[in-house]
Amino acid sequence: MSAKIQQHAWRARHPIKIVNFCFLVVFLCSTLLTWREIVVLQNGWTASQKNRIQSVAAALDRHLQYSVDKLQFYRAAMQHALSSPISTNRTDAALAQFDQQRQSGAWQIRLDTQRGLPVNGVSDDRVRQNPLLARDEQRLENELIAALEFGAILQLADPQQDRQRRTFYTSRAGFYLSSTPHAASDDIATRYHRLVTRPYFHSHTQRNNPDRGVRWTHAREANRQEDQVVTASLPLDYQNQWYGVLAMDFSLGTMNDFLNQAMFRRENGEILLLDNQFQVIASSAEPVPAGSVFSDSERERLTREMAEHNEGGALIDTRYISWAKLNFFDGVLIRVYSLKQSLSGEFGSILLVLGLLWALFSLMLLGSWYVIRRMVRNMFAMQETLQWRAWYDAQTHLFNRGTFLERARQIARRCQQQQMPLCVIQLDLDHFKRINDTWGHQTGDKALSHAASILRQSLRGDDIAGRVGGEEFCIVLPGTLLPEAAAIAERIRVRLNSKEILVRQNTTIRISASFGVSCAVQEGDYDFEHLQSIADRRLYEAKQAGRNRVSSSDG
Ligand SMILES: Nc1nc2c(ncn2[C@@H]2O[C@H](COP(=O)(O)OP(=O)(O)OP(=O)(O)O)[C@@H](O)[C@H]2O)c(=O)[nH]1
Repeated sequence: MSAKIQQHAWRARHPIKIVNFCFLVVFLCSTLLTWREIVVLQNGWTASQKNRIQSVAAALDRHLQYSVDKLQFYRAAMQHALSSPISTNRTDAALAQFDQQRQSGAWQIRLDTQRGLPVNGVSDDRVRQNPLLARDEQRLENELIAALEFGAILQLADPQQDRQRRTFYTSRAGFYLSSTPHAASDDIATRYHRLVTRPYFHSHTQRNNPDRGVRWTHAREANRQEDQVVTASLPLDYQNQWYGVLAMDFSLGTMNDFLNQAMFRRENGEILLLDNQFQVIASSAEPVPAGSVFSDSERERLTREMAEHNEGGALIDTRYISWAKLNFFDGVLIRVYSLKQSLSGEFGSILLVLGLLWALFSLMLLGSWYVIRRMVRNMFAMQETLQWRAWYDAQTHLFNRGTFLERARQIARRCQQQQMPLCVIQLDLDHFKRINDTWGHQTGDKALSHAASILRQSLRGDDIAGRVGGEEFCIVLPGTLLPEAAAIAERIRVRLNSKEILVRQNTTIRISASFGVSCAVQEGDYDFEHLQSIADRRLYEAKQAGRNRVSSSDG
């Protein structure tokens, strides 16, 4: 009996598991889908980051290339002037002027006050003090004339358009020429000293620049504001001799402006120009961050990544760094995007909407899962109740007549097949009508429930009992012989009769029943209906004999 109920309960639980499984699958699919969307979105975002930095790098490269081209043009002009020096009254006058002044601490000569820029120089002594400098008399005059000629060209340059702050030539022979001329009274010696001690100048020794190409330098430690520049420089060589350096200074302000203009309006993040030591040279942000914006470990990681790719991106802690190396600058352009910035931008808004949609969908899914689960559970509880009602008698909780007869027949068949004894006990409560009439139907019902509970307690594992009439019950006892069955019936009779039922306050009654017992072995027949009719006949005999007794034989 309990096995059946358990099996039924499992059937009831099984659909709940299916419901749980289905909802779990839907939840996982929606989560997976949202996650995929975020990944696609993120890929799109990182691609756009890389594209942005590449386009800025390309623009900066174009700009730098223009400056490099100009420097090369100036070098070609100087080399041409060195190869075929001109000699005019004015050049002769300028050289004579130089000869007069060369021993003085500082001097300035020019071809013409209207045309050409002045050449500024220091004394022979000063030149001798610096091992990088040399005033070779063989080359000196030609170089001075070439420099004066170059001054005429340089005067025509438009520094506004070129973005360079100034273009200049620093000679190893103790003089210089600049696109931003100054008066002769200014401190020429100090200026020249600064020019030849800056990193750009050193970078063009034979050892530092064996391929004699362009060098980009940044005077990071420069104390003076005007020395905070990025310098593009090119050595001037002629007939295997290093004459000096042609250079262009770009103020950091100009570089900052360039990067700032490269940013779209309302665009988050910042673009930084870093040197090869990862030190910030220029930035689109105000104020420009000083020094390095990366820790040592971050720098190491970026160096590793940049060694493999010229452009790319990497998520470093909470910052996304996209980079593009520059073709004409020994450094890298990077775009820094913090997590906060990315979340406050378009990407963050879409991400937020996606997250909210996922949360909303998950909540709705959870709600519908709860409702459907309850519905399924209720449905199965109802089905279980209906099933129970179809099998059992609601009042006594014993099998109802139909179920009992079906089960009893099955047991009888099984006993016959297995050659097992089988007994049937038929019992009927005595004078039940009187109980109803005297104490009312409720008391009658109570008496029925009481009798049924005693029956249930008296049964063994394989025995079954059912209510087969109003106050009539039947018990089937497989594997039981007649004397044993009669003893069981007697035990039930005694129990029934010995217990008092409370019908009113201070009033109890006792009930009794009459029993008829039949046995398949005695009758030589396993037909249940036949055995029941014999037990019924004996029950009638017990009633006739005075009730409250067991009859297990005829007559
Ligand atoms: N309270 C109650 N009474 C029932 C129920 N089913 C049948 N009865 C009553 O049981 C009584 C049976 O009466 P009888 O068949 O005359 O038998 P009896 O009064 O027990 O007399 P004997 O069987 O001869 O001892 C009837 O009055 C039925 O109405 C029930 O479910 N509840």
